[in-house]
Amino acid sequence: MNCLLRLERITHRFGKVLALNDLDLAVPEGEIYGFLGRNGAGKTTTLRLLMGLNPPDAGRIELFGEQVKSVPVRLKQKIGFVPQEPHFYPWMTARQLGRFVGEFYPTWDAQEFERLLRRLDIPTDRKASAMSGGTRTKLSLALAFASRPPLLLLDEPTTGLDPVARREFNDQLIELQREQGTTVMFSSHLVGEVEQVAQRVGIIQAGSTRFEGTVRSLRAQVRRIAGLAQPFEQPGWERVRGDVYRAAAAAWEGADLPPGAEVEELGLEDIFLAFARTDELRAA
Ligand SMILES: Nc1ncnc2c1ncn2[C@@H]1O[C@H](COP(=O)(O)OP(=O)(O)OP(=O)(O)O)[C@@H](O)[C@H]1O
Repeated sequence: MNCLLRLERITHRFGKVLALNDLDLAVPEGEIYGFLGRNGAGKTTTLRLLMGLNPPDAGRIELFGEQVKSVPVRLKQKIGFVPQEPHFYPWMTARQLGRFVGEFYPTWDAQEFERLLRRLDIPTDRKASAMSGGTRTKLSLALAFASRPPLLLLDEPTTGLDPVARREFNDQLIELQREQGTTVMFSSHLVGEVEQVAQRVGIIQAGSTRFEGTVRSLRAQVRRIAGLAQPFEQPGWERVRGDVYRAAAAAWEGADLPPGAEVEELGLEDIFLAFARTDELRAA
């Protein structure tokens, strides 16, 4: 697996808050990587680190095959970013914003930007202040893809969009990613959308990676006990019935299945809940 980005044992503190705690992740080239975590798990801190805004306290960053302590400007120019809430100069139109942003990127493709505006149905001469939230988010995507970045980071880009606009945005992201062959890291706390867009997921919890792999391999590893032929009392398997999440998490921990157990696959949402529940139990 050829990875465009690798983080190893990254630690980042804000004063006493340990935001990233030995975080490891690897993003394969040319794929969409879903970066999934609850509020406060450390997603934004990780993405800001990749934008060169939060240099890590410890750990190793490998980006585009280079090992760096923090991300220098020449590498930042190869990274596109779509934030949670785009901030544009409100008096600028989409076209003016294109000219403005284009100045920062040596690889800016003005023709591609015009094509993206048409493709995403963004009015070229309307001021940003008069655009809907959905249009502003699409404009952010057009601005990011117009510099043809090899790596695109999106930080919970669909927050605030209704389900139709969210689906439309994600479909357009998938199409553009395929056209340009971009490597994408897409952060979200919405399991359904990560399942829709990503081939590979990283689940981050309290600043550490809890799981990383394909959606398929995650499903194969974490299962729910649907039925049991006989009672089963062993560590990690207390209350198999009536407490699905503890059972699912026990399956994840690699425990052998009890004799006669019937298993069923879980959706990504249940797996995510299972991880959250197990970690709460461990912390209690
Ligand atoms: N500037 C800061 N000062 C102090 N603590 C911070 C700062 N930024 C983030 N944190 C803390 O670091 C941890 C990780 O926050 P982060 O914003 O990276 O999480 P997140 O996964 O992006 O959450 P969300 O989904 O809510 O955006 C949290 O405990 C947060 O309170």
